[in-house]
Amino acid sequence: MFPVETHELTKRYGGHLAVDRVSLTVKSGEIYGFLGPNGAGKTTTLRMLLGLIRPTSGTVRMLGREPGRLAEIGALIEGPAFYPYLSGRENLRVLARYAGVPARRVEIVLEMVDLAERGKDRYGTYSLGMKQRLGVAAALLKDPRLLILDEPTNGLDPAGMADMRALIRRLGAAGSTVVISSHLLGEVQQICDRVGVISQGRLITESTVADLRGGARLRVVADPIDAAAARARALLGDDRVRVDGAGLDLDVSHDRAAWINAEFVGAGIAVSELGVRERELEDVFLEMTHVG
Ligand SMILES: Nc1ncnc2c1ncn2[C@@H]1O[C@H](COP(=O)(O)OP(=O)(O)OP(=O)(O)O)[C@@H](O)[C@H]1O
Repeated sequence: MFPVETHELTKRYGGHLAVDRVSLTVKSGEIYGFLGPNGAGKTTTLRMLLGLIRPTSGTVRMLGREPGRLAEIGALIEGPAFYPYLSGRENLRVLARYAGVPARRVEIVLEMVDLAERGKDRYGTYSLGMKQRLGVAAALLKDPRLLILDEPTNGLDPAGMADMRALIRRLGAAGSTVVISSHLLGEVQQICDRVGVISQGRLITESTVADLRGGARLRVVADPIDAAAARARALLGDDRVRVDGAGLDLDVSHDRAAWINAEFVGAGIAVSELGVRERELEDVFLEMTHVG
């Protein structure tokens, strides 16, 4: 059983298809990034996962069950409503009481989100990053196995983002399954095990960050470049060699670098640079979500 499983999940608003036959799977214990540009359908999908809106068609299984108000699932979606004149701690206590959670759990979650020191301060005085972390604390009150966070870093400054990233990593390390949505690739690249990429309502791909990048490639700067390209094509095949300026991009594992070097030198080609070149997720993402 997977913590999250959807099959052909679809949501239509009038004539507009906001989510189009999305089938995704989140595995136990992973941090899953749900990635896509604004308006791609992330929030709509997450709302269906949580049972906040009904799918037009398709199915959702959350921890093996129908979506709904499950105690094992914590969520931060569209900013929680806190009272500005109450402290962070008092706000959590109100929520804890409603949820039937003992007050001592409030102290634990404040600690988890690094707000224990500021728990006595009014919510209204919190920075956006602190507000978001308090939102995560609220989602953690029931000690959920699965946490769903909609754009948890949205609007945060770099320090606030780093704090949120650290928090999500800690949650992942503690064994929680976490789904975060984001339109920021850098964020997802740094903390997620796997990603699902959504564009215009459709899930374009689902894979590990490493696979999405297509693995590392070798970058070789050699002279003469034409001879180097010909040699590389003979060794690797045409489709694994690309000439880029004074260098070659070779679609070959980096542990073959010494072999390539020896082959080039043997053929009288001077190699002045040999290194690993990683494709940035950003490039991959732009390629995939490019509309045209
Ligand atoms: N209640 C609604 N009624 C009509 N259209 C809606 C409704 N909610 C969302 N949409 C539309 O569905 C599409 C997907 O919206 P959604 O909010 O899920 O995207 P998103 O990926 O979460 O983007 P963002 O990051 O901007 O929130 C958008 O075109 C949006 O305008």
